[in-house]
Amino acid sequence: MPLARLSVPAHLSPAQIRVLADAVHEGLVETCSVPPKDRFQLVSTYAREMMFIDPTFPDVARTPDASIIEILFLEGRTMDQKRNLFRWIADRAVRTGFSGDDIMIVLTENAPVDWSLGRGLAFGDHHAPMVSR
Ligand SMILES: O=C(O)C/C=C/C(=O)C(=O)O
Repeated sequence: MPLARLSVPAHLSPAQIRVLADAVHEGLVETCSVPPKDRFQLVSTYAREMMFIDPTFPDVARTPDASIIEILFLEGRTMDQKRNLFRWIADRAVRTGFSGDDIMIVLTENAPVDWSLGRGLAFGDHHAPMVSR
């Protein structure tokens, strides 16, 4: 946790996928106080014809590299932290060759009680609220 899912077109190279995944994790660490070792990411690659992504909505110009990043994390981040996270990931992706228009990010929040990291134990039973960080 957080759990990040990256849905990317299959033509991206492993190196391109790695820099995107690194950008997502570093962004969470830098802007949202996620512990550095707390990295859980799943990458799915899709054939181009399986990605139904509008090329221009709402006012962007997506290329075939367009990727979608979904992040599930704990509730409690501020609006500014979320804005900073979007900016961090997009800026880092652009510096490594992506177009900022190709980086779509969706955040979903849940509560500590919604996570079990193993052993059948609820993470929420021993977690301090994010708002205090
Ligand atoms: O507080 C921890 O040790 C783990 C933090 C998790 C998150 O920041 C998150 O999932 O959003």
